[in-house]
Amino acid sequence: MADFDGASQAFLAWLRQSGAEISPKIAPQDLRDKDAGRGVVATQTIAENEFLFRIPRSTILSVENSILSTEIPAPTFAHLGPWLSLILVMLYEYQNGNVSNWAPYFAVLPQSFDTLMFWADDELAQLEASAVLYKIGKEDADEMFAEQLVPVIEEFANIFFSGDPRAQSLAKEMRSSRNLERMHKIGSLIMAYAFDVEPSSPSAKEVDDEGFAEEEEDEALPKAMVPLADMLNADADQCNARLFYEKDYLEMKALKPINAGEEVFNDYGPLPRSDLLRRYGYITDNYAQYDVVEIPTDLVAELLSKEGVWREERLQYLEEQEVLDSGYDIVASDPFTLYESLSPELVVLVQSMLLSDEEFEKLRLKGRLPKPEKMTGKDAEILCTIVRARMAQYATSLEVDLRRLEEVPAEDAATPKQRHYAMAKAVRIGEKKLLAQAEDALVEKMARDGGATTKRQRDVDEEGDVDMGGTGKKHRA
Ligand SMILES: C[S@@+](CC[C@H](N)C(=O)[O-])C[C@H]1O[C@@H](n2cnc3c(N)ncnc32)[C@H](O)[C@@H]1O
Repeated sequence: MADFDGASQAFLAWLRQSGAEISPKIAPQDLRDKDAGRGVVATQTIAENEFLFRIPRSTILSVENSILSTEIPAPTFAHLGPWLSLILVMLYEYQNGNVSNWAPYFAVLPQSFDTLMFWADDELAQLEASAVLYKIGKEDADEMFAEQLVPVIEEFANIFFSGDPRAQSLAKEMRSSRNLERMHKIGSLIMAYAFDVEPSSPSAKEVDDEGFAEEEEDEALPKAMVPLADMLNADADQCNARLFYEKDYLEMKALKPINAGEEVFNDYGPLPRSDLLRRYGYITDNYAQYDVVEIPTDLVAELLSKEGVWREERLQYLEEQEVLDSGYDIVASDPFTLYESLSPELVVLVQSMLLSDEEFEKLRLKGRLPKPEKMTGKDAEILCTIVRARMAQYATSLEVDLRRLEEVPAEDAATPKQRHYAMAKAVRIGEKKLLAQAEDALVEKMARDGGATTKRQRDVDEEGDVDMGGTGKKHRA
């Protein structure tokens, strides 16, 4: 406890010494009893738009501010890209220990992580059929470290390990599993903590003759670690502060009044709980509103083939029309409606496969697609089969999961493993609930529109589009 608070105080002293201004109305707080590490709380009432702190641009931990950027050529960093470049710089600064300008900052950054990258196999298995398992990317990261990052360290070993006569052999050791683990930790730190930092002024971007910034510049903003700004936790719609990018400093301001004792929250984005777990290693119920379950296209193809309605020859057109994807989402909506929640592309894919050759050809010639809001009972029936098959991919049913709710919830879990199990269970329940809601809505739609057995008369409307009935409700997006 003393060490934890001591590190927080030393960090704040270092930050002030580096030129940061920090409002006396906020303070770091030990939130480990809530499994939330450090957070920032208001110690006095804060008004809307009030400044919370200003961090000079020179204090942020970025490629630009690291001495490495003066020694390693810019094209090397450009080749590595923002993420690997920052990993390289952080590895360098971290191994410099107390000599690094950012040593007191490293002392308040975590050493261990709850993100999926670091979960044991039995813990990951608790996520059952969640698509997030395919997004962890450990092997891809390993490959990038081995093939892109380590060769740069080897090439510039004398700079990276400057002054150390063992520089060459130390560079070779970067391929050891211990060092790869360190790279994963830094990579995970960047994923959960780094900001995409807007440049100090428009002129810092590459501008063309007419003064417009290049588009690519906007896309790949450099990543940087912003001390204190990254001490803010987040909780879906509780966000009450935001970072503003000024010329010489980055300023955190209150977006709304914050009462004394309340936590200051940033916004990590509208992430489904699965992604929150993958990137940040925690979840709260407030993020359930962003939950998503993904239906892989392979499953759709398999089921439609079984039904005898998968038409390979239609795929090229659907690809051109940007309907084809590797998977389709069912997202949360409240109250749940098919038109808010079901991926319109999935509906269009199924509709397109169910059209007769003449109907499909008519649309193709006009460069059109079926309208998802005109889903028929038969379309709903096929979609329902897909949703049920997706549900069957989970090892346990929603009912079984809900019956076992007496198990320890994440916030009461005594060990990290129990917490991981509880969080995984909440994620898979969220995904299964979406599937169950989609199934109910599709069954209802089938009952209304004739479903399996009734062959609907398909008309062609005045624009020549195929009219497939339906509710005419406005579709999302
Ligand atoms: C940008 S950091 C925030 C500072 C962090 N709490 C710390 O101690 O360094 C993001 C990490 O904070 C934790 N976190 C953020 N918001 C949280 C919340 N509402 N509940 C629990 N943990 C949270 C997660 O571990 C996440 O990966």
